[in-house]
Amino acid sequence: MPPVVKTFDYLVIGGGSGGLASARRAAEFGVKAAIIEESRWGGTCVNVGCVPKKIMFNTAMHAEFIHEHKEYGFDVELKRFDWSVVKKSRDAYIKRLNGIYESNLDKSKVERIVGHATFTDDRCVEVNGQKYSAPKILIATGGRPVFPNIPGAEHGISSDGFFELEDLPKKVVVVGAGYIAVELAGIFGALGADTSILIRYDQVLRTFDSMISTSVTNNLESGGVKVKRKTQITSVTKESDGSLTLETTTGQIAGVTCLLWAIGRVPNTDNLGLDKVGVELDSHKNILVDEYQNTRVKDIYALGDVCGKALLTPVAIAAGRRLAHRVFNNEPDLKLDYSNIPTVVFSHPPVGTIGLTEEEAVREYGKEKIKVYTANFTPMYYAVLEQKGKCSMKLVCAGPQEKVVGLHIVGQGCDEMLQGFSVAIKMGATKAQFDNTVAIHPTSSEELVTMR
Ligand SMILES: Cc1cc2nc3c(=O)[nH]c(=O)nc-3n(C[C@H](O)[C@H](O)[C@H](O)COP(=O)(O)OP(=O)(O)OC[C@H]3O[C@@H](n4cnc5c(N)ncnc54)[C@H](O)[C@@H]3O)c2cc1C
Ligand SMILES: NC(=O)C1=CN([C@@H]2O[C@H](COP(=O)(O)OP(=O)(O)OC[C@H]3O[C@@H](n4cnc5c(N)ncnc54)[C@H](OP(=O)(O)O)[C@@H]3O)[C@@H](O)[C@H]2O)C=CC1
Ligand SMILES: N[C@@H](CCC(=O)N[C@@H](CSSC[C@H](NC(=O)CC[C@H](N)C(=O)O)C(=O)NCC(=O)O)C(=O)NCC(=O)O)C(=O)O
Repeated sequence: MPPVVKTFDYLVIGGGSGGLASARRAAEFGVKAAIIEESRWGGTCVNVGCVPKKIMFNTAMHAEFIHEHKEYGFDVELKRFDWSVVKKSRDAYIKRLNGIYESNLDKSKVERIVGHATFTDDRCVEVNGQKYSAPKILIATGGRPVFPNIPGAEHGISSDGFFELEDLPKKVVVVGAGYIAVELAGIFGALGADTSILIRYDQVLRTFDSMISTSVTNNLESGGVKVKRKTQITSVTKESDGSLTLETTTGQIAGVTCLLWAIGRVPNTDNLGLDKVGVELDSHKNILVDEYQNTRVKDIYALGDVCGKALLTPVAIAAGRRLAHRVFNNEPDLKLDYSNIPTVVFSHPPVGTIGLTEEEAVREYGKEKIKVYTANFTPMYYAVLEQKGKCSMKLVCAGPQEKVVGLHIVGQGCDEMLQGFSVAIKMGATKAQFDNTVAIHPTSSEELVTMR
């Protein structure tokens, strides 16, 4: 007979980026921790997010490079692309990662509990009829994709479905204007699918600096993706041949073989019994937390996507580790600073961004206190190519010291360029300090320290 209630020091709900990182760090401090997961270990990032997405981004990069091999003197021709080859090895890699996460938990002596967790009236957590309790509980249940409420929406897939596709679809429509829509439309387009992206306004990534939204929208178009502006789908019909017909506010689109919704995500806060313990939600059902990841209930914490702020793996990991230090290692002031979080969109070419957009900086400091530096150039990679790619960069500086409060870059290699610059920005670097750094030539990143 199992005990009526099994007790731990720390109970974590959700075996994704934030939950895993927090449970394992807590265990390092000698805490008896357990983690509950209802699906695959690793959560969104490992199974249906960053990791398989990056593999598909890399796949698309190969397609792009192959087109350019000839002008670099290689006698190479793209004969055929077989999606199933990379799908198979990608799935195998992720399965391996699932196993690595299991064994990492075992090595850290974090107990693994498999099943759906719900709170009970007596502040326990129930999984498959067994009750667990702990003085400290973390909710890190992440989120899931949204489907719109229109007739036939169920004939489309979400990013989760993208990772189940067995073949490259012939005619794709991606709906949305955020990270996922831009990244997946770019991958489909680069791999040769007839791809359209349907957006509600004029540009994608509207909340980014205007230089970024303009460049990425243009790059999608020059990469062969059709950008259908001010367009919304009103209904979807599945035809007898399996194809989809979309009625939209700007006309009909027929013969679609893959419709992908990428219109945002919602937190996993339903079916958790949060009302039984009094954990409060905001109007979007995100868990309300303070800057220390405390919910409104003492000793119940929440972090990562379920809180709806900066939905990024390193954010969930960093918040989870800091929480473990604060609660279990007597570091009472430790918390994640949510300002100046660097982020990359794996578009083609990629975007890197940190800090304030020019528009935000003007609002915050006033136009007269802002100085903006820009560069727009053709990276040397394209020197011998007929079709030239561009790289655009912007530094947003504030005050008499010209503190760099925003850095926005889009172009080949910008994904790998951002991390180092984000250290400087986090340290409060000024434009003069950027300029005082000797450039590395010939690289795209040298432009960031030679701007005038
Ligand atoms: C397509 C895509 C691409 C992305 N690419 C990037 C990227 O390149 N870089 C980046 O930084 N971020 C990226 N993200 C975002 C990143 O994946 C998330 O921010 C991150 O996974 C959030 O971690 P988390 O711990 O909050 O939640 P999750 O990783 O979602 O983990 C939550 C876990 O909780 C489990 N769970 C939920 N409810 C229960 C319950 N009641 N009982 C038991 N278990 C439960 C879920 O099964 C899940 O495994 C991407 C996301 C998507 C969808
Ligand atoms: N590289 C990375 O780090 C990645 C990170 N992520 C994370 O996951 C989060 C979720 O990604 P994603 O799902 O793309 O969500 P986002 O919130 O980034 O973007 C969704 C966009 O879709 C548009 N939209 C919303 N509703 C509708 C609708 N009904 N019809 C058409 N368009 C609509 C909106 O743009 P508009 O208002 O302009 O119409 C909205 O900004 C991201 O915010 C990011 O934090 C995801 C992928 C990659
Ligand atoms: N930055 C490297 C990543 C290398 C890496 O971390 N690979 C992982 C897969 S991404 S696994 C997805 C994600 N990892 C990360 O975000 C990397 C974490 C960074 N190194 C850190 O310590 O913060 C995550 O959700 N982490 C939660 C956690 O670890 O607690 C791996 O192979 N792991 C096997 C192993 O370690 O043996 C790259 O992009 O190549």
